[in-house]
Amino acid sequence: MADVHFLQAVGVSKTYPGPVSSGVRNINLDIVPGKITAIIGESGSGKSTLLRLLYGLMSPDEGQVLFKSERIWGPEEKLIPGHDEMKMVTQHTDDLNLFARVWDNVAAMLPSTNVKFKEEQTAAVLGQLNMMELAYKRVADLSGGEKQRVAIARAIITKPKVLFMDEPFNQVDTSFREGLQHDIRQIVKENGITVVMVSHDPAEVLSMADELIVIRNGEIVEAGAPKEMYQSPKYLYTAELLSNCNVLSAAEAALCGISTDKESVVIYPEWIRLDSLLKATKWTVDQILFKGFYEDLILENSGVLIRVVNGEHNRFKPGDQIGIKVKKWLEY
Ligand SMILES: Nc1ncnc2c1ncn2[C@@H]1O[C@H](COP(=O)(O)OP(=O)(O)OP(=O)(O)O)[C@@H](O)[C@H]1O
Repeated sequence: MADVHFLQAVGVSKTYPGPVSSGVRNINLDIVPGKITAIIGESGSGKSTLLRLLYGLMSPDEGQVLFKSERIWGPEEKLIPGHDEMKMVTQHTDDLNLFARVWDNVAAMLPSTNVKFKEEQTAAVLGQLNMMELAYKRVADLSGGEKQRVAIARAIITKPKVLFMDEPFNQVDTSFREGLQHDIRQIVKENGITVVMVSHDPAEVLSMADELIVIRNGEIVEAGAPKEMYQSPKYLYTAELLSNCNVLSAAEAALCGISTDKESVVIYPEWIRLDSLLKATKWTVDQILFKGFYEDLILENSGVLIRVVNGEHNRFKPGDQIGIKVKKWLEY
């Protein structure tokens, strides 16, 4: 929790009308200024609803959202919904001017009439996001991922106090994605922008976020630093959100040499050591999934399948018998 309240939700609930309980319930959180906070949760858990409540696009049924101790106004109280010191980028890019150039779309976000200042700022943001080669293209001619990058540049140039990002990179090529994530991290740190983001991509949240908030069925169940949460998630739900992990019953875990009285055992694929010489139980290589610089081996034993990361290509082939040693596991 932050010492000084910056952006805060106090007992916030929002229920949508309908037979099934949906929305968010009793949310209490303190967003740490200058940090990147990522909200993660399964589909329909309430991530976007929470972002919309924090930005003021929606009013809570109960509780309050406060920004620097002042209540955030809801859409019925403001002509233009959303807090003036905040910006939101979503996977939709509807507010771009399709027939104007990228440069003009970005520059238009600055209210200043000082032409030189506008030019300098626009060039700086497009440069920082490696987008100068797109500057003179019409937005209508851009790909979906390029449009998302323009939307991000438009938000960043205004230097908002808080930037909300709801799946902002989902159409951006993998090749650009990592660079873009790094650039955004750099820019927000340099400008002291606080980011609250929602993403389905574990690699993205783990590499970008300083803080993680886990939401399930509209409630916050866990919060903390990415590294610690990845290493020891409080819930199986969190482990499954953060890793493509092996989830085994106690009986299945016994095949890996693990004895437990708990219901489930979680083993991350990188926690399993492979050794053809090990005298441990033999597993059979069922499939080899090529992943580029590493491969995933799917191993089988008595009808149970587990996924293991292997960094040494061509070491094993389907049908090989190998021993495994589990270095670490989690019990739930
Ligand atoms: N306008 C609405 N009217 C009725 N129900 C809604 C509305 N918006 C969202 N919901 C419901 O509220 C729940 C939470 O939705 P929300 O979009 O916040 O989830 P999410 O975690 O962002 O999901 P996803 O990851 O799939 O985008 C879902 O069950 C959804 O169907």
